[in-house]
Amino acid sequence: MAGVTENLGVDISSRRRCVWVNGPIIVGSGPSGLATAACLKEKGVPFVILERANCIASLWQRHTYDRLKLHLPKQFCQLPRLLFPANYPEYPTRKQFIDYLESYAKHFDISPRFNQGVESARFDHTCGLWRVTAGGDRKVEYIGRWLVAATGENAEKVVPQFEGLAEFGGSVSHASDYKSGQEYAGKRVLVVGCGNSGMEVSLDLCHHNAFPSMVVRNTIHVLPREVYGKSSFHLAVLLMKWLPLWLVDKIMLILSYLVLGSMENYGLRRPSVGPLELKNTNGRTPVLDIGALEKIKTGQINVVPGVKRFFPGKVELVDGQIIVMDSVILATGYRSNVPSWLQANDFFSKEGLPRQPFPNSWKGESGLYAVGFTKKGLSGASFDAASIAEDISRLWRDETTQQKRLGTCRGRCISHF
Ligand SMILES: Cc1cc2nc3c(=O)[nH]c(=O)nc-3n(C[C@H](O)[C@H](O)[C@H](O)COP(=O)(O)OP(=O)(O)OC[C@H]3O[C@@H](n4cnc5c(N)ncnc54)[C@H](O)[C@@H]3O)c2cc1C
Ligand SMILES: NC(=O)C1=CN([C@@H]2O[C@H](COP(=O)(O)OP(=O)(O)OC[C@H]3O[C@@H](n4cnc5c(N)ncnc54)[C@H](OP(=O)(O)O)[C@@H]3O)[C@@H](O)[C@H]2O)C=CC1
Ligand SMILES: O=C(O)C(=O)Cc1c[nH]c2ccccc12
Repeated sequence: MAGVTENLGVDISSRRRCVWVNGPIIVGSGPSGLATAACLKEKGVPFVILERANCIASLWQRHTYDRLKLHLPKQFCQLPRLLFPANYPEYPTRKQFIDYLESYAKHFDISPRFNQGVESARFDHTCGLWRVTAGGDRKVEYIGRWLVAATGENAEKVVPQFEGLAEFGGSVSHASDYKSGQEYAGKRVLVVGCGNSGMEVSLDLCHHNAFPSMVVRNTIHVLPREVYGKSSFHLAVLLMKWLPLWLVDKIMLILSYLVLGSMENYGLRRPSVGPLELKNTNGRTPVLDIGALEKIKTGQINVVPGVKRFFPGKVELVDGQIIVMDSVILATGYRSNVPSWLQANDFFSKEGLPRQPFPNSWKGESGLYAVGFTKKGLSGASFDAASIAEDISRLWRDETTQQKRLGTCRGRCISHF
């Protein structure tokens, strides 16, 4: 079930190789692409996965730090059709999650094409096919009936521009390149951003005897990862079966107060909208605290307001304070890169997320699909993957039956290009 026919055509103008794909072209081999591929495999549908990196799950393998653990319990993070090994802890480590993904790919015999960064994908209305250009110096054009965007909500780092940062002089990096606090021992580090990355990087810096100051410019929800030994995420999921969202939010906030105490005294103000409602409407993930709040309370993490500008070796904050710093870590988040490669398409917004919210965000027009853009983490990706495979397998079977009946193969048409 190779699913591809190589060299069927060569585009004379650019001399790029054309590859016919008898099934969907999946862009990205993170958890979303792998989950979709596994569901398709199970249904006997061939596919090709194009991956820009030289490994699967590059976000997890290359851009996460050593001490990272999943922050949702394992049952919310496993992919369809293959459970985590039974001996995995409640919150698997980064290494365990990567091992699981590697064995997942092996189990379903999924072999992505590596170093195939997709630069452009467009629907050719003349022949009703997707034309996807990928690769580095030697471009390849993949042509097929269906396109699955699986490049993720975290495809590119967000790097805000700050006045004077170029003259700062100390090390400046993004949280996606942070591995451990070891190299920061004894250093004053400005961590810009207080999402889960900013909080966990600041905590890790404390563990390595660095002195983090964390920039909090806005309101923020912090929930304990666990309430009296039970995952607060799991608790919220259970409560949502019976209670309206606003009431679940109220309960979560009361429980947070009981477990964490008031945050206001430490420079952390809560938004007026509840944590789950904010996640649903705006995609902002609440911080699931694994110890940073305690370090904030003891002053080991110094909470500071927004950044005004940088000077050599210093930062000026919006309240006028100027503080000396050795290093800056930008924990300023990520964005989708779909708008940079998907041509002329209004299924995705200019931010690169489907305009339709969950659960209707997985299917577009003309054979376009999106997996893992639900703002619902890995469980959202698993949902999309199953829906997409179901839909494509039905269409693929119809098309294959029709081709057999007519004795034609759509792939042949590309030799005319
Ligand atoms: C630090 C961190 C921790 C997280 N922890 C959790 C958690 O505990 N639980 C949870 O549910 N979610 C978590 N998330 C959310 C996260 O989005 C998912 O875990 C998951 O990685 C999403 O999978 P994905 O395949 O959609 O995207 P990704 O994992 O980002 O994979 C996308 C793949 O597409 C490739 N790609 C991108 N652009 C192109 C292109 N143009 N051409 C070809 N390939 C391309 C990338 O190289 C990458 O391999 C976390 C996110 C981060 C950043
Ligand atoms: N253990 C785990 O499982 C972990 C999971 N994650 C997940 O990874 C994803 C990404 O998280 P994260 O990397 O934290 O990104 P987020 O987008 O969640 O957070 C970005 C942070 O940067 C701040 N920020 C952005 N620009 C500026 C600026 N110019 N000045 C000051 N602050 C700024 C934002 O503030 P503002 O709100 O004001 O815009 C926000 O606090 C999330 O889904 C998260 O849950 C991350 C780490 C660990
Ligand atoms: O870790 C993430 O970013 C996730 O998106 C996982 C997630 C999905 N729904 C949530 C609600 C509260 C906290 C995390 C998540």
